[in-house]
Amino acid sequence: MLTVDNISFAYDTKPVLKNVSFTIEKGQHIALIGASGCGKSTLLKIIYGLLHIEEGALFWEDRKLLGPSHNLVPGEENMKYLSQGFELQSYRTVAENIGQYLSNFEPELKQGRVQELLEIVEMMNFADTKVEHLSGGQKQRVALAKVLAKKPELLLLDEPFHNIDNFRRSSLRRNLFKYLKRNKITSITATHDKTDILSFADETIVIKQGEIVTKQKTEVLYQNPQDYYIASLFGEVNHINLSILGHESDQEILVYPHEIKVESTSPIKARVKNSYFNGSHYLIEAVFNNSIIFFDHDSQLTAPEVVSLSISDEIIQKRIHS
Ligand SMILES: Nc1ncnc2c1ncn2[C@@H]1O[C@H](COP(=O)(O)OP(=O)(O)OP(=O)(O)O)[C@@H](O)[C@H]1O
Repeated sequence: MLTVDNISFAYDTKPVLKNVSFTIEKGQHIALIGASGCGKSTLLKIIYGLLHIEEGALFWEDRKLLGPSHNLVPGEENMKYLSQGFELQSYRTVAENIGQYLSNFEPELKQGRVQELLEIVEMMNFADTKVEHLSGGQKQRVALAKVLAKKPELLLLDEPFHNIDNFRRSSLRRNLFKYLKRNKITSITATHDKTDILSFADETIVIKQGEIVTKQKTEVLYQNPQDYYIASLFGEVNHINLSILGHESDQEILVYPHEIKVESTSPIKARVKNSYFNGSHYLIEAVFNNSIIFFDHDSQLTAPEVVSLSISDEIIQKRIHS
C-alpha cells in the first residue's frame, strides 16, 4: 500500500501541492486528473523520490520513503516512473534499451523477457532498430516496455499514451493494464484522456490547484460529478438550472451531452448553432435560454433549426442528489 500523508510542496517560493493525503491499495490502478499545471507531474515525481518535500511523509507498506537526499540513485528502487520526456539511449537498439537493466547472467531468460515486453507494446518487428530511427509514438512504447522490464511494484505513468496514435492506443492500453493486473503491479497514471480513465482506472484522484478535490471509484465519479470542474475533465458538460426545465427548484445540475435527447413533444426549445462531426455521432452546439447547450445527436442539424430537448427524470434525480 502507498500512503501519502499530508504532503505540501513548493518550487522555490511557488506552492504547488497543498496538504495532499491519500492511500492506494496494492494492485490498484489510479488515474490522476486535473487541469494543466495543477500539480500531477509534480506529485508523481515526489512519490518516485525525485523531489524533496519539506512537509508530510510517504510510505510504501510500512517503510518511510526518504526522498532524493537519501537515495544514491534517483528514484525508489521498487518503483518506475515514465516521464513525459522518456529517457532512451538513441544510438542503441529497441531490444538493448528494453533490456538495459535486466541481468545478463541468463541470456535466454533475458531474451525471453525482452520478447514478452516487445509483444506488450507491439514492437516485435523493431527489436533490432536503433531508437534514433523511431517515431515519437514508437519511442514512447519502447520507454513503456523499459519501465516494465524489472516488474516494479509501483508504476508511475505521466501521460503514457500521449504520442501514440488512436489505432494503437486502445490495444496498447488493454495490453498494459492486463499485464499490470496479472502481475499485481500498482499504478498511478496522470492523464488528460478520458479513455485512459474510464475503462482502466479503479479509482480516480482529482487535483485542483495543488489540492485533492476527491478520490473515488471512477464510475461513481463520472456518473455523479460533484462539480463542473470534475465533470469537465471528462469532456463537454452542461450546467442546467432546474427551473428552466419547469421544476420548482432552481438548483443547477450537470448534464453530459449524451444525456440530452431530441424529443419532439418536449417544451424545451433550443436553436442550433453548430454541428461537430464526432464519428459515431454529432456534437450539437445550440442556444437554450440565452446560453450555450451541448448535446449529442445521431445526425447533423443545421443552424438555425429549432429542436425540442429532453432530459430523463432518472438523470435529473441522480444529479440532484450527487
Ligand atoms: N521545475 C520547476 N520549477 C518551477 N516551477 C515548476 C517546475 N515544474 C513545474 N512547475 C510549475 O508547477 C506547477 C505544476 O506543474 P506540473 O507539471 O506538476 O503540472 P501538471 O498538472 O502535471 O501539468 P500538465 O497537465 O500540463 O502536465 C505549474 O504551475 C508549473 O509551471
